[in-house]
Amino acid sequence: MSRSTGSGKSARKLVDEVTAAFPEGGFTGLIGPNGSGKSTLLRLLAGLYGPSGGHVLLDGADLADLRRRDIARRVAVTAQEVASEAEMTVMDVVLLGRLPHRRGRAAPSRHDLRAAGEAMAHLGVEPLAERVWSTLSGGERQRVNIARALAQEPAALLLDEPTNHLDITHRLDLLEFLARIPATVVAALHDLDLAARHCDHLVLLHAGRVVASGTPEEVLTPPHMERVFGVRSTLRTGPDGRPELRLDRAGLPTVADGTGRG
Ligand SMILES: Nc1ncnc2c1ncn2[C@@H]1O[C@H](COP(=O)(O)OP(=O)(O)OP(=O)(O)O)[C@@H](O)[C@H]1O
Repeated sequence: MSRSTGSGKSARKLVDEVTAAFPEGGFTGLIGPNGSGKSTLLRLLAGLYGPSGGHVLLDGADLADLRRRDIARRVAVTAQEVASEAEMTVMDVVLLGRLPHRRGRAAPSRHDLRAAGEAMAHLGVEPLAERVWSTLSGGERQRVNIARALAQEPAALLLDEPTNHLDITHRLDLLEFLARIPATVVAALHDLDLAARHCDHLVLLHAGRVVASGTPEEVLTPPHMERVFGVRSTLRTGPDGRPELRLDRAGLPTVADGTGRG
C-alpha cells in the first residue's frame, strides 16, 4: 500500500528516518512502547500530518499530491479515543464514513445504506443502530467507530489501538476479521501476543525509529524484545500453527502484591 520515509512536522522529530512498506491486503501490526511514534506514523500514513522530509506513497502516488477527498475515499482512519458527547444515532455515525463518497448534502444512497449496514453487521453493532452515540459503552463506541471506517470501503484501513476497551471475545473477533478482509490494514497494537498470532507483518518502533519489520518471527526476536521492551521472550509455533509469544520479566523486579514491593 504505502511507504513512509521521513519525519513528522515539528521542531522535535516525532518519527525519524522511517522507511516502511505495508503489504497490500495484509494485516500489519504497528508495535512499540508508549510514545514510540505509532500514532504519529498512522497520522502520517493517513495524510493528517505532512512529513517535513520524505514521502508517503499510496499505490506509488505521493499523498502530498492527492486531494484530501481522494485520500479519504481510499484511506480510512480511526483515532485512539473518540469524542463521547455527540447526540447522533449509531447509524448516523456509521454513515459519516460514507461522506467522502457522497455528493453535497444528498440523502444517503442505497449503496451508502448497504455499506453502513454491512459494516455494522461485521462489527456486531447492528442492534445498536438507533442508540444515541453518547450512551454507548467504551467497547461499543470502539466497534461503532471501526464500523464507520469500514463503511468508507477503504483500500487501506488505519486503526489506532482498535482493541482498546474491547473484551477478549471482541478482541479476538476483531483481529480475526481484520486478518481476513481484503483491505490493507495497519493497526497500532499493544497486545504483542495477539499481534504475533493475527498479523502477517509487523513494524516495531522505538523512540520514533523502525527497529525491525517483517514477519512475526523476524520481528519478535529475543534481542528485539529485550532491547525495546526490556523483557525476555520466547516465540514458538502453537498447536494451531500460529506463532505464540511468551514474555516475562525474569531477572527484573516484579510487582507481586500490588504494593510495588514485589
Ligand atoms: N502534537 C504533539 N506535539 C508534541 N509532541 C507530540 C505530539 N504528538 C505526539 N507527541 C510526542 O511524540 C511521541 C510519539 O507519540 P505517539 O502518540 O506517536 O506515540 P505512540 O507510540 O502512539 O504512543 P502510545 O502507545 O502511548 O499511544 C511522544 O513522545 C509524544 O509525546
